Amino acid sequence: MSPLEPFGARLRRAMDERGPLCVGIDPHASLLAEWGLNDDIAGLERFSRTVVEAMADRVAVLKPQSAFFERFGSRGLAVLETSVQEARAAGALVVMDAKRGDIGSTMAAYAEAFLHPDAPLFSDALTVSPYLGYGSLSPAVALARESGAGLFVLALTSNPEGGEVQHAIRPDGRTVGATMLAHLAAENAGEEPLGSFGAVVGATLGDLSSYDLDMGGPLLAPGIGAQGATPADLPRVFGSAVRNVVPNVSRGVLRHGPDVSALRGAAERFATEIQAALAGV
Ligand SMILES: O=C(O)c1cc(=O)[nH]c(=O)n1[C@@H]1O[C@H](COP(=O)(O)O)[C@@H](O)[C@H]1O
Repeated sequence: MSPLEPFGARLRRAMDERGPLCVGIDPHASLLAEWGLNDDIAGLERFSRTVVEAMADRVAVLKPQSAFFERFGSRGLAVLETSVQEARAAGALVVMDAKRGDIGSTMAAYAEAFLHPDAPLFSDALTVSPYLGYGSLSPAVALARESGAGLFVLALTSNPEGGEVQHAIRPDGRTVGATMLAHLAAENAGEEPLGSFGAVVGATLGDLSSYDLDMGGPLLAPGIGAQGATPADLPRVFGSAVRNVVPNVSRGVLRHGPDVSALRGAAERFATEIQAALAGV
């Protein structure tokens, strides 16, 4: 395997060159309908192709949500493969949002599916769930290191239900979410300019000053737009870690399609607001 430059370094450069915005590729059935497309494989293909065409040459990161493709079975996965490959060829980094989490050899197989350079769905990074225990992710950590890919570990998710697990206090007094961030800080130790092992931390969560978000890696921040957070919330939520934040917007951009220039306009408005919010930090 000839490894890529580590994901963290590639991401930092892309954020510097293109700004930090991550646009989601989330082909909800309702969005397909709003775009005048059928809820079928042709509609899925047109939707994804349009988002890639509109965004991949300008945003730092595209994040396809695997579930919306898996819904269509093997033909949906074929569309996902093409979307990932075309987005990467056009210069975007692809974070595969599949939220995988398993144990041992099964986790290793999930890692092979998304993080091995020869895999049809190879992506620059993968979202993973650590709730079978952080150590269960070690096959994915190892393969990501080998291939130059990255991970985004669900630490403090944007949904209100996440708190019952992630804010739970462990016997050592730390919350479960803080424990995940500490594991990631250890993975990223010494990595410059940015580690490859990121956390998912919702932009919807309000004041997170009790958490140490400076863990040396990127922070994927979903929740802007449809879930109610705004770019102006970012400095308050993330404090000094805000320069490592990759803010994700999915429906907030996608609802402007199918017109390519309208999609680009919406993404530019978010990018400008993000830039303004970060300017004073
Ligand atoms: O891992 C994710 O991307 C994710 C984590 C999280 O805590 N919350 C969250 O909304 N997401 C994803 O981020 C996207 C948010 O979409 P919008 O709410 O439409 O902007 C969806 O693809 C979600 O699955």
